[in-house]
Amino acid sequence: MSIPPAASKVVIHVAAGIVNDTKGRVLIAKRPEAAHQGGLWEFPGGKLESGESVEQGLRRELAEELGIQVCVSRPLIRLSHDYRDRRVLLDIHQVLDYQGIPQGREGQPLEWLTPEEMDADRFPAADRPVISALRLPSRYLITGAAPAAPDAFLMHLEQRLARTGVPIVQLRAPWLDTDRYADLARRCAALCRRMGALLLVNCEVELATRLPVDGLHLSEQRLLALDQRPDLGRCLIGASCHDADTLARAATLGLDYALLSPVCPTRSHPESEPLGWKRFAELVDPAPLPVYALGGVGDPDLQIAWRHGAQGVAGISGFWSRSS
Ligand SMILES: Nc1nc2c([nH]c(=O)n2[C@@H]2O[C@H](COP(=O)(O)OP(=O)(O)OP(=O)(O)O)[C@@H](O)[C@H]2O)c(=O)[nH]1
Repeated sequence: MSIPPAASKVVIHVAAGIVNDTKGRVLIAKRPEAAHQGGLWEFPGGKLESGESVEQGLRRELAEELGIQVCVSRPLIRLSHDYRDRRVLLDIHQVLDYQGIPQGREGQPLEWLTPEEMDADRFPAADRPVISALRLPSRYLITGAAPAAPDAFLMHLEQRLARTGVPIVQLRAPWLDTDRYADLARRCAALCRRMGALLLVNCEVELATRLPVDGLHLSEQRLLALDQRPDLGRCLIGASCHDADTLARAATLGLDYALLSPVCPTRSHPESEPLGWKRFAELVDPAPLPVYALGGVGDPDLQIAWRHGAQGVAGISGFWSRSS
């Protein structure tokens, strides 16, 4: 039987929910062997019925499958995936409040796992970016201009982490030469570990392999120079993107996230034309990876960012300056 080309396939619109327990673990369910992607584990949910909104479908599916009542949810990530035999559009929502105790009401086995425990090979292929989204926080700090002396820089970083509680930091210091950057990165890594935050470096891939850090952030230029995902073990890898082509490139390389900028006018890049939220959403919608909004945004923009498909907000001015 020949497989129809993707464009002619019906798109199956699915709502699925991220349900947490009090320890922050996520509920997953095993798909029946005979179903599409049978035997794999999924985030509970199912196909929308005609005329249903995503929220309505999510409430109905989680009541039917788990016996819980969803009270509050928010969008986490939206993905389109082509399985050759069908195309699915997954609207994954984070359930923020629910009533009841989840049970496998259709006889499906359930498990609670932390995002770090999830093995992407046990889930349908479309779910890979969902697992990345679960491992990443909503707020992302980028270091900015700071006192030149490393001690003062570290003290500032410690204060910002304590004040904002942001759990992920990108060390951006393009004005430092390689040796100075490497020294600072080692000291920042120790500080971040002590403060319970992840440290990503923004440097050449080769240098990142020699540093004790949690991930690598690629500039757009470094992203475009790569033809495959750098081999950095379990490290997170993300990239700066400014348009649809670079977002597609980041997704093709299997990166864990992208930063898309500038969304709003920003003091750090006054020459750049802002995208605005409408264009941001248009660019994020087809991108199959978590995308942070960057540029003139901070904590107060989190809700609007989620409504426009973002993983969350990233910023220099929003989190690094003393006023934030
Ligand atoms: N619920 C859910 N479906 C997923 C996930 N990932 C993924 O690719 N899918 C796909 O989305 C589609 C969901 O359809 P479904 O068969 O579960 O829908 P349903 O609960 O309404 O079932 P039904 O058709 O038996 O009534 C399937 O093609 C499934 O493979 C996921 O994490 N959760």
